[in-house]
Amino acid sequence: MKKDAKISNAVIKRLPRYRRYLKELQKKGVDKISSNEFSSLIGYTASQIRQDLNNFGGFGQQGYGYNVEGLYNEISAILGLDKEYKMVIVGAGNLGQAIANHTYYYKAGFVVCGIFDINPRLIGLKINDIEVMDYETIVDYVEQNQIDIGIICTTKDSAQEVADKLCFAGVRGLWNFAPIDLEVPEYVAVENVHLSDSLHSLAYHMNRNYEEKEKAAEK
Ligand SMILES: NC(=O)c1ccc[n+]([C@@H]2O[C@H](COP(=O)([O-])OP(=O)(O)OC[C@H]3O[C@@H](n4cnc5c(N)ncnc54)[C@H](O)[C@@H]3O)[C@@H](O)[C@H]2O)c1
Repeated sequence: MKKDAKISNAVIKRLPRYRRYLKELQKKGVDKISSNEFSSLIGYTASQIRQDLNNFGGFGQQGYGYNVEGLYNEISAILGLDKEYKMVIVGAGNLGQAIANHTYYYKAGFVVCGIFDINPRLIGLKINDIEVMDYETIVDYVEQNQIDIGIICTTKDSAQEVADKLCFAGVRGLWNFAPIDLEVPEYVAVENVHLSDSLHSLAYHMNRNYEEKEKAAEK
């Protein structure tokens, strides 16, 4: 990777998709792929692919293309997916429980170590074999277990206070599902996941497609 290079968020957002397709190619036993072939598969232009990967030093060879396994490993390393991350879930309601039960993350190196809630009726319950602990104890737990990521699944009103506590206790990343923009120290990364935003852009694209179809029919 080029040293000190500031990579745009748009490029970073495309990397997991590259990685996913490379994994599929590996499963099919494909060793190498040209940027043109990769382009028709993934739907980005070949020049976009070259530009994106050049941010990290290229990895392609003129006349050969990309080594599928090599590129997969490089992208995994760039994304930091060659390590394991310890996570806690805060809020053991509908969403917190769904995330705790979704074991795909575990296989990918993201391990849920603890779940916390303030509701006495939930404390002590086991979700996917992980006991729900009292939120009062979260700072000690995060410090002692060197937790990397906090997953915020509480109500909107509690989310900032939960984020403050998690940052104080030493997490380096927050995966935030509450519909609020969090204020955090500069060294803490936040990824907001808002399913409704995604649904709203779906509505926009559906309506735009429909309008275009209507206009084409009028011609
Ligand atoms: N991002 C998305 O796409 C998406 C989708 C669904 C829900 N949500 C949001 O996720 C959050 C959780 O939704 P849900 O349906 O699971 O709600 P829920 O009411 O079922 O669960 C929230 C849980 O948080 C706990 N809680 C509240 N304050 C807390 C605190 N300070 N510390 C620890 N636990 C605390 C509650 O006791 C409750 O168990 C909400 O903010 C909701 O708006 C986001």
